[in-house]
Amino acid sequence: MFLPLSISVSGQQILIVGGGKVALNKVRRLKRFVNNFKVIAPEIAEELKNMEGVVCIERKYSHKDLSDHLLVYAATNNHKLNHQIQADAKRYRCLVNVVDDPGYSDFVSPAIYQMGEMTVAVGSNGKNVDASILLRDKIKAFLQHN
Ligand SMILES: C[C@@]1(CC(=O)O)C2=NC(=C\c3[nH]c(c(CCC(=O)O)c3CC(=O)O)Cc3[nH]c(c(CC(=O)O)c3CCC(=O)O)/C=C3\N/C(=C\2)[C@@H](CCC(=O)O)[C@]3(C)CC(=O)O)/[C@H]1CCC(=O)O
Ligand SMILES: NC(=O)c1ccc[n+]([C@@H]2O[C@H](COP(=O)([O-])OP(=O)(O)OC[C@H]3O[C@@H](n4cnc5c(N)ncnc54)[C@H](O)[C@@H]3O)[C@@H](O)[C@H]2O)c1
Repeated sequence: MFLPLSISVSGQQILIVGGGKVALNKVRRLKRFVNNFKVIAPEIAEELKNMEGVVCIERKYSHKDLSDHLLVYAATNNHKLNHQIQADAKRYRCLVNVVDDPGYSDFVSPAIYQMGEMTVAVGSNGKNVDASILLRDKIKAFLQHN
């Protein structure tokens, strides 16, 4: 089970291991709330390299990269490595989202609609992201027309 929480990210740097399509999409959405990221991967998407607030390091992951990060996204295309990152994170007291294995994640992200200080966040306990997006879009349309 996942507990819906709102976590303070003031002064935090978010670590993303992997710099491909999924990493880029995660950073784009997270940018609504945070503007301090470190991306580590041998190959990093050009768009990520050009983003303000994103420090890019072009090399393979090492467990030491986890140091001083509360939130980590294991977003490589290597399933085994993504699991290893989650296991390493126990020692460093980080929370990890494993992008290809919700059941192995410490946290998952809801589908969000923001209106100023108000946030609508829809989740499916990590089970059905399409249903979360659909319900978020319905709520958004309702709120925009009422
Ligand atoms: C809501 C949102 C928030 C966010 O990510 O910030 C989010 N996914 C978004 C987008 C998105 N997700 C996917 C595509 C590609 C679609 C395609 O290609 O067709 C896109 C589109 C895109 O990226 O643009 C596919 C996908 N997603 C997951 C898997 C793995 C799996 O289910 O096993 C696969 C299949 C991989 C595969 O099979 O290859 C897993 C997760 N995705 C979740 C959240 C968590 C569940 C939340 C819940 O409880 O419902 C969870 C469990 C973990 C997590 O990632 O936190 C964001 C909404 C954007 C918006 O706001 O509109
Ligand atoms: N959670 C989600 O929303 C979601 C959505 C779609 C796909 N996925 C899953 O996400 C995974 C990644 O997909 P993608 O499209 O971003 O892949 P991609 O091929 O575009 O990118 C993979 C990245 O992993 C990096 N990488 C590989 N080995 C590494 C290492 N040792 N250390 C650090 N980085 C390393 C590569 O350099 C590259 O930057 C896939 O397994 C896919 O199934 C998740």
